[in-house]
Amino acid sequence: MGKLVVIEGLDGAGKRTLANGLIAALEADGRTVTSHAFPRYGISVHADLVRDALYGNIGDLSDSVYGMAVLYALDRRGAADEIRKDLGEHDVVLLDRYVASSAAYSAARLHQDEHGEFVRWVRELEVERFGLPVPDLHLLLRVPVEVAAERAARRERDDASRARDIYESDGGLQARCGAVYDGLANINWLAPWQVVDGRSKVNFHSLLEPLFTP
Ligand SMILES: Nc1ncnc2c1ncn2[C@@H]1O[C@H](COP(=O)(O)OP(=O)(O)OP(=O)(O)O)[C@@H](O)[C@H]1O
Ligand SMILES: Cc1cn([C@H]2C[C@H](O)[C@@H](COP(=O)(O)O)O2)c(=O)[nH]c1=O
Repeated sequence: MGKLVVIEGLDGAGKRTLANGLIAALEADGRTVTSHAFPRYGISVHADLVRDALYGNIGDLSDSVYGMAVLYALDRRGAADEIRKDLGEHDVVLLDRYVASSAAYSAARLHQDEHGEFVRWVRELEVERFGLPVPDLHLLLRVPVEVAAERAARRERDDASRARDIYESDGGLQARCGAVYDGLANINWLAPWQVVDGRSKVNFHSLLEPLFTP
């Protein structure tokens, strides 16, 4: 059975870059790996509705924290069978964002913390009710909010199709979200968390080795 590894962090933290580095290192070490990024834009109708809402194209939908969280959750529910199949066929299934993204962003939007009502609710919905696979490890790619914002802005300049959405444009939300992520990591919410300093050089080869050491 493969290991389910989730990368979490703020918008622009460098999650996709970390995922690419980890995939290359795992493959160089002879391990098989497959990956998914949530929301699954272009694959899931729920993810595409999320994107429309994040750019203000579905009226007041984005105002509803729970409404948005249900869309993110339905996207993941639609991927659950594929993730289970992938875990049977690969050493590592790497996810760029998962249930903890909903926990962190939605709790931050509601000015709650890792012990709040929303974090309890999203676990009940996605893990207990929908039966989503539980991660073996979360990697929290931690960077200061200003660094994440600068990277997101640079990416927006480099790629016109990556204009910042309403969450990415809200500095207060990103700051609160970073605090909720720290809290989730502190209590090892749902599964173990490992914090990765996104400003330092990452040793991709050693990061996941503990998962394979008996
Ligand atoms: N360690 C790093 N040092 C400097 N720049 C970086 C680093 N990691 C990523 N970047 C740059 O920051 C920008 C954002 O990176 P990336 O797309 O990997 O972030 P992300 O966390 O996946 O973003 P999002 O969640 O918003 O999609 C890119 O321009 C990328 O090249
Ligand atoms: C999966 C997921 C994401 N979010 C938030 C995080 C981002 O601000 C946006 C879009 O994600 P992307 O990585 O920038 O494409 O949505 C969330 O609140 N809940 C989730 O489950």
